[in-house]
Amino acid sequence: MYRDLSLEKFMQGVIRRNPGEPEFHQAVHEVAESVVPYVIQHPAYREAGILERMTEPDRTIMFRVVWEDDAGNIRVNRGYRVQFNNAIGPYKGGLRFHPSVNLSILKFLGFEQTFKNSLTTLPIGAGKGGSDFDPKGKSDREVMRFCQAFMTELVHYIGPNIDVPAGDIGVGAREISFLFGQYKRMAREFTGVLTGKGLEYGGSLVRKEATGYGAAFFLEAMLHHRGEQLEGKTCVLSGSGNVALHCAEKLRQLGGTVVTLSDSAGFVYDKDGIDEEKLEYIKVLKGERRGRIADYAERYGCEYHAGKAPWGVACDVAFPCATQNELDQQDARDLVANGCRAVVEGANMPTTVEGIKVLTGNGVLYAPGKAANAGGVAVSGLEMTQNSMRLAWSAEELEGRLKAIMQDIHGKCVEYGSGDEQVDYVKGANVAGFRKVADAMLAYGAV
Ligand SMILES: NC(=O)C1=CN([C@@H]2O[C@H](COP(=O)(O)OP(=O)(O)OC[C@H]3O[C@@H](n4cnc5c(N)ncnc54)[C@H](OP(=O)(O)O)[C@@H]3O)[C@@H](O)[C@H]2O)C=CC1
Ligand SMILES: O=C(O)CCC(=O)C(=O)O
Repeated sequence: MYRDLSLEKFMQGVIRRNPGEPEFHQAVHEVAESVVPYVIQHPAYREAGILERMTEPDRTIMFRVVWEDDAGNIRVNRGYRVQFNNAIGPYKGGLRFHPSVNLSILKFLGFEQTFKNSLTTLPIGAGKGGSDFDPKGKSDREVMRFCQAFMTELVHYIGPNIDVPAGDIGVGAREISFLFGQYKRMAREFTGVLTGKGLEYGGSLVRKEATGYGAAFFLEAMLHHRGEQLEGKTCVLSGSGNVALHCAEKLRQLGGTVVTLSDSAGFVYDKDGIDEEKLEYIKVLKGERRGRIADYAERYGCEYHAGKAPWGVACDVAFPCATQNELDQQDARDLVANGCRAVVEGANMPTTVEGIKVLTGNGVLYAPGKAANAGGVAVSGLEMTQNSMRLAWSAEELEGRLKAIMQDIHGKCVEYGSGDEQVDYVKGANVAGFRKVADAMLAYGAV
């Protein structure tokens, strides 16, 4: 049946079965470009239709979320959980609360998560979920009521050995606390059903830092592989959320200079570098006061560019850490023209297909999100381990494990992505991530 597998035919099938889902098509195409040739060389995968099975979620759950706002109005949102693949462990992946959330976006994220979680070496499957609810501009009590209503339905589908959600865009410590509280109430058990929990109730040290720190460690590994150092490098970052701020923090600790951060309204350019004190200011500004990055420019007297992304700023390394498709072909050309030598994705699929071609075609080192931002879910996996053992590791232990996992992922990218010239990190991450899941699925037989 699958003997005549080709990239073109495979993608035609994916597009036919998933109409109107451009982000999902994009994510699958990026993987299929490197994995289809590998599958063709390995008939066991081809004959068992493994790639076709991996592009179909195990199940997709959609539900109504009804909650009451502070003015007493009844509000209705849509909730989702895409349980993508549990071949190597319980479904695992974040929840995103953002008005743009739809099935295409959650399926692309769940699909990416399959490969990412496999790369971590931990026993975690893949899922993603969320809602088109927008926490921006809502009071804490409104967010609480929404989270409780959301969990009232989700509770039926998750569990510590079934599906373990976590945060993503719009879901941070506040939301995870409300969600966990409601799960505990409804399930009548205290169990590690979410990760990114508060330290007082089963959370792990280093989880909140892990995605950003991990991306910085990944850059360090890429540079070391080429005999270069991170010290002295100028770094341009987008975003000012969980990933961007902790990535900036670790880059600074490793000797880099971070000169930009952004939000959906614009970016700040601080030529002097964003130091520790300034980072603390932004953590409070964004995480507690829920303010805008423009306030930073006012406070520190630096440039603010409304409505723009930071990719025109000269740098050695760029870290897109905000959202999907935020770095396009022209942005990639600007980065190349200004001397950028590496792009490391803190966000999921932030670079467009055309953007990636410009970067790799010009010899820029390009680390895809499924490898570079895997540190977050890796420490989530370690949070699950600690919950199961009912103990808590130290920050040193966890940061050491995180660094080792990122170095291991880098090693796998080199192993599977080495070509004639520089390492093809896309191919390396895709093929290495595919193999483990595919072998588990083969072992289970055709079900
Ligand atoms: N949290 C985690 O552990 C992990 C996250 N990721 C990925 O990293 C990225 C960022 O997530 P995270 O930091 O957790 O999310 P946060 O909600 O903490 O921060 C998101 C940041 O991105 C900005 N942003 C969101 N949407 C847009 C947009 N459409 N255009 C421009 N800027 C935008 C936000 O600005 P504003 O405040 O204006 O909305 C904010 O600064 C996402 O792609 C996520 O999937 C990947 C691995 C793990
Ligand atoms: O920690 C997790 O489970 C989720 C992390 C996540 O959503 C991601 O890696 O994109």
